[in-house]
Amino acid sequence: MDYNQTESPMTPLIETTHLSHRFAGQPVLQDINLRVEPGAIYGFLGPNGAGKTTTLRLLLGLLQVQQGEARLFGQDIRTSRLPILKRLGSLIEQPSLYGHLTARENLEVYRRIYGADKARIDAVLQLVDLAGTGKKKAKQFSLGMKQRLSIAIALLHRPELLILDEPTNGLDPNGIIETRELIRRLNREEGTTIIVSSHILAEVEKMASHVGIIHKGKMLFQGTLPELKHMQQGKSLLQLDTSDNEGALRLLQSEGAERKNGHLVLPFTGKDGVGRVARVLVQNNVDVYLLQPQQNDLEQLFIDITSGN
Ligand SMILES: Nc1ncnc2c1ncn2[C@@H]1O[C@H](COP(=O)(O)OP(=O)(O)OP(=O)(O)O)[C@@H](O)[C@H]1O
Repeated sequence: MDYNQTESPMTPLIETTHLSHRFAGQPVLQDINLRVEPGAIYGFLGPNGAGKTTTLRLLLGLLQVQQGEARLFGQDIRTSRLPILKRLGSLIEQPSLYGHLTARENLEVYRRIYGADKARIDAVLQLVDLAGTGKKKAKQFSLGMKQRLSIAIALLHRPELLILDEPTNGLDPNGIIETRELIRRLNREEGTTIIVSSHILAEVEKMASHVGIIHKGKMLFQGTLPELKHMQQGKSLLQLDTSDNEGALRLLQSEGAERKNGHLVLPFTGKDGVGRVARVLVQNNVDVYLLQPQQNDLEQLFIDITSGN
């Protein structure tokens, strides 16, 4: 009996516990507890240098785990690297594409290495929307097409889990949309669980079911996208401009008014709160020029979460 084999339908496909990592003594990951459930599109979000690539490299066994644990499919990457790798596909460093070969020929090369069946080539070409590229050589492909061909290669052996490191980096807006659509399609149609890193929240927001936010090697948030949005709602602000902002600040102190980025703001508590604020100001002869909920989008929340840490 292999006690390393602890998979059940509830087992997360990825689970790290207290994963930490140092480069030359410098901590770059601290106590990362990442959890990716089957069926998820997990957006692994963080500014440049946050530690995303390092985490993904540890998951793939490309870096040796120094501290903590990384389990995929319930198995420890240190002791079960090969069986784990057989079940996942990844795009972390660009695979070598053969520029003088077509998409199909490139796939044929890798199909032989992976031992996948021939019919799979047509299936992945369809999946990544490169079936119509015919005799066109890979070197003539746009960056987005090359990226999709790389993903097609990662899909040849029908992985249950796909690990993508910043797959839209360097792509033009069209390429970004195509890659995003592909990720969603794979998840929907093939049931592939996907972890995709990015430093752009707006992008993650458009495709992820779950989000992990990492900053300076620490996980600052992990949860579903609705949970993240809920957090953002709690942080909504009401922006205010009046004929006497100093006076308004004094009058609304009990409402939590403050100056933020040059604006007068206070916590947005709904319609009743707006009415109350307007009444207080007007009753004290302060003219109201502007009273509006700030478009405090997720991007702002991301900045809030990752600032001051
Ligand atoms: N091989 C290495 N040797 C030393 N330091 C490294 C090495 N690889 C990464 N680092 C450092 O570790 C930190 C995390 O880097 P990492 O590449 O994991 O971040 P990231 O979130 O993927 O950012 P990016 O999007 O810029 O790649 C950075 O400070 C980086 O300089």
